[in-house]
Amino acid sequence: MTVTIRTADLIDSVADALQFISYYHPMDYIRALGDAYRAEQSPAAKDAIAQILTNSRMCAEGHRPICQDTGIVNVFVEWGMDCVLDDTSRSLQQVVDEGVRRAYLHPDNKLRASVLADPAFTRRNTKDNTPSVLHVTLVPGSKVSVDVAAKGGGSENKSKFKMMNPSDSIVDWVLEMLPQMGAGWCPPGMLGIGIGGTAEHCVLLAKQALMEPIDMAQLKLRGPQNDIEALRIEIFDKVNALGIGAQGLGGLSTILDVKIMDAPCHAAGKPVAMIPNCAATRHAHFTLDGSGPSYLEAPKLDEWPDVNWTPDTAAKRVDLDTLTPADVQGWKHGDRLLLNGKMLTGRDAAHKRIADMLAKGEELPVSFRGRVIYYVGPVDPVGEEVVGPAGPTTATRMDKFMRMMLDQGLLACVGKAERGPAATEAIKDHKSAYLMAVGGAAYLVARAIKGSKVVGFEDLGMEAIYEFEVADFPVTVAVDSDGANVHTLAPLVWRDRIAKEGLLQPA
Ligand SMILES: O=C(O)C[C@H](O)C(=O)O
Repeated sequence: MTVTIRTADLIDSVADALQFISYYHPMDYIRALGDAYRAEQSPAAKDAIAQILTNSRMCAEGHRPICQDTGIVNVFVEWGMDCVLDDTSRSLQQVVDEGVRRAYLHPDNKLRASVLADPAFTRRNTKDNTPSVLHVTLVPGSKVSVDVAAKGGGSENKSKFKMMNPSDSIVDWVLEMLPQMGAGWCPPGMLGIGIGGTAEHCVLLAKQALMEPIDMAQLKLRGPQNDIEALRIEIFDKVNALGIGAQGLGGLSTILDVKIMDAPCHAAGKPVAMIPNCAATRHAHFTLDGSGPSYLEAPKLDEWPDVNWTPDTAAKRVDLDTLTPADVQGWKHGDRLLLNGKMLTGRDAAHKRIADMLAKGEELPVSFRGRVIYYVGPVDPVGEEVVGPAGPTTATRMDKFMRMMLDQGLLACVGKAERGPAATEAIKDHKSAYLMAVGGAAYLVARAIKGSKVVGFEDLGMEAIYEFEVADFPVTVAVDSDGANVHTLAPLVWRDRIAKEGLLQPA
């Protein structure tokens, strides 16, 4: 019997799911992160997890995005072959994208448009976050089953793929990749691993694996029942033993689960792909059977762990409006600071344009002399907000511009994740500093932003240069003026402690 699926129902369901996942973490993630918080012994990592948990609850209450990066939409559809759409004038891609458009332009909870067309050249923002990345499989049956995810750019950037030789070790490869992935993927999160198939199939399996719920604690409790489950546990324990920790600050929880999907492959090889999912884990599942749209049920707020992060009262207050090079040189790696006053913003597109303008001898729209820059692309404000969620973006991508910006007189910068050797060297040479805010705590962090105006490159949208006025904006000194780098030092300390003291996340 043919089942008619109304196009309007599919659009409504996609839009509802995307709004839902923008502010509700999946409860399996919150439970696992709560366990990780209780087990964590590294103070810096515990503080980062506390910020992520507090932020998550605030977003659930306020219906605002858990991260300023509201992702690129991935949709997996299993279309039952008894089903037909009532309106055949649009492709399924167009119908799904209409749901994406409605979700991202929702006036009460506007999400960030992060998708750029013409990626190799003009990189034009499509302004409504379309198109989505759609995968469709035809299956027997009379239902349409949909997985919707909004995947953050920082974690997607750390995806890895290798055509292995049949005898190569998957565990060795994962352990080689993890330290190279740094903290830009905002751990603690999940690893999705695809094994087998062909090159493109393997990567798809890794992404699909991330749609599964976190159940490592249950798996460990009952014990593995097949080789894949044993491999998941082995990778989970060995990755966490690396000591990378939340936000790369050193600690016990780097990953909360490992999900593996496999498919038969050619005798000549063993394709392997790995895609991490960040702290802003966002995915939901719904089915349509012709009876109407599917709306997801809100979780109960009392299911969040009772963690209420507040700024560290022992942290040093910094006045950005009177900041001097001597002040910056007084900061030591690991110091907690609360920033007050005005700072500029800028991320990938602004840095590229600054470099192009300087090369042509053109005057910049704003002077960076004596200023601090925050690497961020905020969500637009709604209602009374000054700015929407505005957590840090990955500073590592700005490494290639670090010396150029310091030559402009920049005093310090704020972002997330590690800095590479060249940027660390430039920071040391200029007696500057790199400060780290927590990725995945964007709504919480935005509470510290009291004023916001665009001061340059307005056409770049969220990538424009803003001037933020902040009050007690929480950061940690991640690279100090001597070049001491927290992201290099701390994981080594925790790897050692885990090995010597047998510490491990208890999942
Ligand atoms: O785009 C952003 O705001 C952040 C990005 O997801 C990142 O993690 O670097």
